[in-house]
Amino acid sequence: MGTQLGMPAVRPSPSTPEISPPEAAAPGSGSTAAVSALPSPASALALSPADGLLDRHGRRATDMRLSLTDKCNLRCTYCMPAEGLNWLARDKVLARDEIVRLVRLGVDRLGVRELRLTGGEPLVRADLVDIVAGIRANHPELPISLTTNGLGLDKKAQALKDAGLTRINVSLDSLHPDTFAQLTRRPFLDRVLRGVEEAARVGLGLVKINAVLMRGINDAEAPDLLEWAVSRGFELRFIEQMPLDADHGWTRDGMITAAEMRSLLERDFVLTPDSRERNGAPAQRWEVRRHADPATVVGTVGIIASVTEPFCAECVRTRITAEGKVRSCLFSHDETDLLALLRSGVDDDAVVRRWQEAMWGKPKAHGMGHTGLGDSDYVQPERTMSAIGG
Ligand SMILES: Nc1nc2c(ncn2[C@@H]2O[C@H](COP(=O)(O)OP(=O)(O)OP(=O)(O)O)[C@@H](O)[C@H]2O)c(=O)[nH]1
Ligand SMILES: C[S@@+](CC[C@H](N)C(=O)[O-])C[C@H]1O[C@@H](n2cnc3c(N)ncnc32)[C@H](O)[C@@H]1O
Ligand code: SF4
Ligand code: SF4
Repeated sequence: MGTQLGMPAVRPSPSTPEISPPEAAAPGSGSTAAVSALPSPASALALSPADGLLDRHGRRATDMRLSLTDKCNLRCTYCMPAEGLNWLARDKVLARDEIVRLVRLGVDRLGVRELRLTGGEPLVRADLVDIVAGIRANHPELPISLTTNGLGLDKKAQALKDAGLTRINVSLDSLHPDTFAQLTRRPFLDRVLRGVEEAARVGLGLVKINAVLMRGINDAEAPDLLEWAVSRGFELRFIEQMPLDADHGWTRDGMITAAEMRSLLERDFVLTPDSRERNGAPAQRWEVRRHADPATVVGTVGIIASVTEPFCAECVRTRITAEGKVRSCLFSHDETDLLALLRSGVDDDAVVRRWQEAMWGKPKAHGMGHTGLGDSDYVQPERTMSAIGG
């Protein structure tokens, strides 16, 4: 990875003697010692503009994940309650121009190098194409990707491509209509498949497919999903279920682990580690070969093992919710309101400063001082995945 804005490579912390050196957990290392004392406000004040979105553990966020809405037209069991949530009023959600400004500050002032638009379901926003076009006008080279459930994508894919969207990830947990409906509580499999095909046709590729594997529901389908994806040139990623559901139904023993995923896939395929740099990405990639033809790589599969093989030590993400709040970690319990600041009429410097301070306080891992989703001291955030922005 190169650097931007003349920033130095990641260094431990701003030069404040009271700050301890970086101590992020090694990936897959399980629990680690608790974080030492939180920095005083004076420590965060030592940040300079060139520090970008540096945190007190020595990581610098360059990957901005922006939620466009909390609304969704599916009700995936691992994400939303059946009855939906109390949707935010329109004036509580970032408007197009506010989004464009935040991205501009992230990219031009804070070293953001890639942008993901997510939700809720971003395609339910009527001004989505206009948002993408507004961002693209300021940043001709920025990779802009979208994570979506694919509903309505068949009608919007071309316009999104024309507006400057780079790539798309579509969530699809099953190719069986009944299983799809059981997981999403909606009978819309055909519509999602139409969306995926259209995204590929218009060139919103490499299309990636996200599948959360749920025990006894779609886990046995894993090899068939992979066969479907590789035969179409899509990159499938299997995701470990995380404790972010509204129903608090997650259990450590109930989830399908990355190790189980690999052994499920070995029924039909040989997996070997992909040698490409991971660069802080959640997915660990594997090359895929069929048993029948072990000499030929037919595609790549990703495994996103947030629970059993966490990657927090390499985390490069900063999140903004649909209400314009910074969440330094997916599992944070703190949020920093940038929208109120934007609407109070402050200048760019003040917004940049607040964003930096929010990221400086990023927890070490999983919203706390060590990795361990589901550990006795893990506290599930109040927001569900859809309301955070997955
Ligand atoms: N623990 C953890 N999991 C994450 C984080 N970001 C994404 N994920 C998981 O990764 C899944 C896929 O996220 P995507 O929105 O497709 O993004 P991505 O994998 O970063 O995307 P690409 O850059 O296209 O590979 C999400 O559903 C989450 O389960 C994160 O910051 N922390
Ligand atoms: C919250 S959704 C938002 C974007 C869009 N609605 C979609 O489904 O792609 C983003 C991703 O989060 C994943 N996700 C939701 N809840 C999850 C959970 N509890 N554990 C792991 N991944 C989850 C979904 O599978 C999806 O790939
Ligand atoms: S995972 Fe995406 S599509 Fe499913 S309920 Fe959550 S926000 Fe909606
Ligand atoms: S759980 Fe938090 S620290 Fe870990 S990878 Fe996700 S956002 Fe980063």
